[in-house]
Amino acid sequence: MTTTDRLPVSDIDPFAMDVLEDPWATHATLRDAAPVVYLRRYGVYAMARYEQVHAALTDWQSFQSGAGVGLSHFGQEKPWRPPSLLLEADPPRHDAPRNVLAGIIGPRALRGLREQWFAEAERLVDEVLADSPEFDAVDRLAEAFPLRVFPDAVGLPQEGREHLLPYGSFAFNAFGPRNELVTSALAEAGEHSAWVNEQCSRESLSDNGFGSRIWGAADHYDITHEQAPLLVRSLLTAGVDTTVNGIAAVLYALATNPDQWQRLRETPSLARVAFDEAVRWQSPVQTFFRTATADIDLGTVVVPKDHKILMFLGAANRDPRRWTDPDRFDLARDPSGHVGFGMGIHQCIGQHVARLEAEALLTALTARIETIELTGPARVRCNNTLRSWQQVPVRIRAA
Ligand code: HEM
Ligand SMILES: O=C(O)c1ccc(-n2ccnc2)cc1
Repeated sequence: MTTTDRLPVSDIDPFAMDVLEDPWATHATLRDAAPVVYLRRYGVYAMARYEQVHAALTDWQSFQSGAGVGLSHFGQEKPWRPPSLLLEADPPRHDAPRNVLAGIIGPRALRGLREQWFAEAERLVDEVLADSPEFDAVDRLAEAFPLRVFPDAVGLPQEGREHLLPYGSFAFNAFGPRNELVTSALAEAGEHSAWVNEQCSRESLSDNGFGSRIWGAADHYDITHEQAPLLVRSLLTAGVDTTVNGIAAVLYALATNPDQWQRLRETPSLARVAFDEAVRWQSPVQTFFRTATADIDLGTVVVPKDHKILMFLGAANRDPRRWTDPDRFDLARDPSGHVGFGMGIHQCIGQHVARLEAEALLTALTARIETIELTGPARVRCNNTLRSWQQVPVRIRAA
C-alpha cells in the first residue's frame, strides 16, 4: 500500500480467483488501509468500511447507478444488454418500475404464496430425508428449492428452466472485469440470454404470475409496454442465483455452527433472523459499483466525476467499527442495518421473496432434522459478484 498525496493506492485485485475464493483477509486489509483506497489495477475507488458503503448507497445523487453498477461505464462503453430499468437507473426513470415491482413482489403481495411455499419446502425435505443421510446441500436444497417455487411464481413454462442459473451466473460475472469467469462463459451466454429474453414476452407467461402482473401494470399505464419485458428480465436475472446462494450461505452457517443450529431448533421463529444473519456474515452479493456524478469530496479523497466506486458490501458487513465480533455467525445478534440487501432507494426489492423462501425451507428442516453437519470441505464457485457455493456436503440425522 502506498499513499500518493494522502490517497492510499493498492495493487490488490479483488477479482482474482484466490480473493474471490476467500475474500475476508483482503477486506480487512482494505478496511484498515483507509476509508477510500484507489485500486490501481482497475482505476476505481474502493470502499470497504460500513460507514462509507452506507453513505454511498444512500446518496444516489452523487453515486449514480445509471452508468451501470458494474466496472463498465455505460457512458463510455456499450452495455452487454439493454440496461436494467431498476438496478441501472436513477430517479426519475427508476421510480415507476420500482413501484410496479414493489406491488408485485413486496411483502403484502407474497402473502398468498406463504402456505404453498411452506408445503413445497416440506415435500422437498421429506424427499431428501427418504434418500441418504449424506448429500450435497447445494444440489438438494439450496438450488432445488428456489427452482421449485420461483419459476412457477413468475409464470414460466416448464421447458428451458435450466437456462436460469447459468444466465444469472453470467450476469453477475458481467458486473466485474472481463476476466476468465466472463470469457469462459461467453460462448454459451448467447443461448441462455435468448431463452431468457423469449420468456419476457407476454405470451410466454402464464396468468396471475409475477410476469403477467408486470404486463398488467403496463395495461394500467403504470409502466409502458416497452418496459414490461425488461422488468420481467430483472426477475429472471435476479430471482434464482441470489436466493440459491443466500440459502446455501445459511445452510453452510448452520452446518458449521452446531450451537447455532440447536438454538434455531429450540426457537424456529428465529428462521428469518438466521437468514439475515447469514446474509450479513456471507454477503451472497459481495460488491456493486457506483459512478461519481461530479467530483465527490470525501474529506481524505476527492473521487473525480465519472470515476467508478467499488462498494464492498461483504467487507462492510464484517466491519468491526460497526459490528461486535463480526466474523461470528450469531443468532443472538440483531443483524438489521446490514447492507447485504443494499440500502436506500435501490435496496433489494426481492428481499421479501428471499426471506420467504429461506423461512419456508428452514422451518421444514428444523421440524424434521435433529442435526446437520459438514462431512467435508465446502467448495466455493468463484463469481465476480456473488459469493457462490459449488458444494456444501452435509450429514443429517432425522428428528
Ligand atoms: C439472498 C438474496 C438476495 C440478495 C443478497 C440481494 C441483494 C441485492 C442488493 C445488494 C441490491 C442493491 C443493488 C444496488 O444497490 O445497486 C439488490 C437490488 C435488487 N434486487 Fe436483490 N438480492 C437478493 C434477492 C433478490 C431476488 C430474489 C429478487 C427478485 C425476485 C431481487 C431483485 C432485486 C432488484 C429488482 C433490485 C434492484 C432494486 C432497485 O434498483 O430499486 N433480489 N439486491
Ligand atoms: O435488472 C436486472 O437485470 C437485475 C436486477 C437486480 C439484480 N439483483 C442483484 C441482486 N439482487 C437482484 C440483478 C439483475
